[in-house]
Amino acid sequence: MILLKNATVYSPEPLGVRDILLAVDRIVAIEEQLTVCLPNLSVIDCSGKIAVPGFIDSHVHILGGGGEGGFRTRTYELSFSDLVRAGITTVVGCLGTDGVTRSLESLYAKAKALEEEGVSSYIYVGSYRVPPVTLTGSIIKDIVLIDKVIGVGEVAISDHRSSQPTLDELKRLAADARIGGMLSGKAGVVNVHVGDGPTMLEPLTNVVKTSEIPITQFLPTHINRNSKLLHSSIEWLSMGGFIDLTTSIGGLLDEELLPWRVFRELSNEGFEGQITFSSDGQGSLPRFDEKGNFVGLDVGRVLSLYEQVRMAAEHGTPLEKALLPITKNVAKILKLVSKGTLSVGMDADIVLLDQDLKIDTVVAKGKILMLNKEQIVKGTFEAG
Ligand SMILES: CC(C)C[C@H](NC(=O)C[C@H](N)C(=O)O)C(=O)O
Ligand SMILES: [Zn+2]
Ligand SMILES: [Zn+2]
Repeated sequence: MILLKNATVYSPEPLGVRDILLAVDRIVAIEEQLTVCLPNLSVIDCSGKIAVPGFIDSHVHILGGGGEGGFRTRTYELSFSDLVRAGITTVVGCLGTDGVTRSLESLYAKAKALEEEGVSSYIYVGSYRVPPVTLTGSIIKDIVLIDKVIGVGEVAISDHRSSQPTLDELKRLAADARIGGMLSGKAGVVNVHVGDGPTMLEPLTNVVKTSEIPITQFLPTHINRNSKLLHSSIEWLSMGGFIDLTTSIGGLLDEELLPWRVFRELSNEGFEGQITFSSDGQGSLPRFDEKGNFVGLDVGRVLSLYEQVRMAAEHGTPLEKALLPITKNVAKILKLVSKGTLSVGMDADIVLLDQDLKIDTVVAKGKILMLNKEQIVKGTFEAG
């Protein structure tokens, strides 16, 4: 058991200074003062530190991605230590452009590996293309029968690299994901890659407008990739939809598209509950010229996820709001009911921040992975 003493808790709501008791992989108590006399209890003094929910990254190419520039541009897979350093205690893995040399079987195995190393992991079946690749031959069966599968993605629309999916194909895919989720008590969420193409979110709004499928079945991502798309997403938000902002493109963007800034603007319009961030970690960030020729690529970094939250807080967004896109909001849209907030009965996924809001300690499933900035649980092949 672990007793975190005197932590300043943001659940994300601010609770003040609290003691938090963890038993096995759950939070069992959060009180002003806890005295526990039990054998093998480890007590951590968290005075001056801020306890927040472990971070959830809803879109990571855990197996690697890329390939848009040929074989040598296939990116590397994710290392467990990168997740620990990023404070990410829950990760959702996906395939992207390349659904040929990357398989769902390997994606599943990598998710299992990350779970064994110490974090919670899930996957989407599918890749950019429609009809999506699956494990069992059926989206519904994949979601119902395979615990780690929480939905389908990243399904590409409005992109020269997409399969140019029709309205009916998108409807059927979303309907299958929805039913699979319903039958298994999971989200059945469709994580949609929105490209730079002129149709933007229209393919999705058309599905919502011409079917009974609720708008919250979808989590469209990369919405901050260009300002036209960002501005068009106001309609989607006004319809009650969620949008996901990619944090890895921080370096490639002009200021107004940085997730921390977009979140602040949209919060001022009352949408702070409908915004999530994801890193696109280990995904390729390819660049094409106006004729669609590949001209180079960068690789996404999971470290960028919390960086954008910290920037939001540094620029005046209250911490209890700045945390929403990588905790409570993303747990809500992904229906990860035991994650995203610090309260009794929830999973023991906790990050401690120091006074500069830097990541100091990481606890995942009740196990300390990093303590006082020292990683104590290493990845399988990392120096002991
Ligand atoms: C948001 C932009 C900058 C990056 C974005 N990345 C992916 O979609 C993942 C990538 N294609 C892969 O399969 O690894 C993109 O390519 O448009
Ligand atoms: Zn994408
Ligand atoms: Zn991606």
